[in-house]
Amino acid sequence: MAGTTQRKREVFPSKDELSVALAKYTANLSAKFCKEKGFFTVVLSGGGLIDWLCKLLEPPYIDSVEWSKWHVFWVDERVCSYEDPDSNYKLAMDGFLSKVGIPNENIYAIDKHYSADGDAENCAMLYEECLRKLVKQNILPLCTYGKYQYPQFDLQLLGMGPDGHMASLFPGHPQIHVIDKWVTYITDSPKPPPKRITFTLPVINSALYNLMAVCDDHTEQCPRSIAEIFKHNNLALPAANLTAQVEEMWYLDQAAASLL
Ligand SMILES: O=C1O[C@H](COP(=O)(O)O)[C@@H](O)[C@H](O)[C@H]1O
Repeated sequence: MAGTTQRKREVFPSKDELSVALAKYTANLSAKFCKEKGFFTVVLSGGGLIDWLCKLLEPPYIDSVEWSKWHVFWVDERVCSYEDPDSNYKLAMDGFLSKVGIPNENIYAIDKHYSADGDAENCAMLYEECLRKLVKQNILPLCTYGKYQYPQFDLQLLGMGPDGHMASLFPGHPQIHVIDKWVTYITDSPKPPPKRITFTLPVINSALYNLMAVCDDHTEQCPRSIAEIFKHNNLALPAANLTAQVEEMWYLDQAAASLL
């Protein structure tokens, strides 16, 4: 997969300092893209990330960010109802999106009915269709890789699981190799719940800016995965395959970076 950027990283003494930097990075890019083209396309993940975005809900950002110009997507989603505590949509709505003024029509969630029915294949198909419509409406430009074209987002805010997974691309599972689709699905995820949809790797890597935030909660595996990625570029870990079109930035807390 073509990569155009150098992997960059910053290590923060604590989650709190990482959150401050994450808010600043996101707000700066929001201001840049809103000024340049009138809107900002942002992709969220689930997990700890939503919690770490909390500083955006405080001054100065809560008042200065042009929330009405945001378009929000998910890099992966669990195939379950919107009310299920496993839902990445619910996590982001409850912890972040319901507290800022993003128009409902700019929040692009997984299909409500197929997800409640547990139909991962149709959820993936419909999410890809949604992205294709936004390409036609000039909200998402296309990025060409080899013989395929992929939608291009301004910023993706990503997280990594201790096993090195990103989005719902898991080590040893075939979804990481899918290049002829924008959104694919998994029905046997090693991390519950088993049914999920996920952007494919080339879509993830087509983004202009990719920020990967990793904080470790005293797992032994997370710092080992970070060391595998930064010291050995071990591509068996899906997160090691991350790149971006303008900037690939990793924000690590001290615990996650402890083996570097
Ligand atoms: O299952 C998922 O895991 C990853 C990492 O989450 P974390 O809890 O280790 O922070 C997350 O980025 C992804 O969106 C989510 O579906």
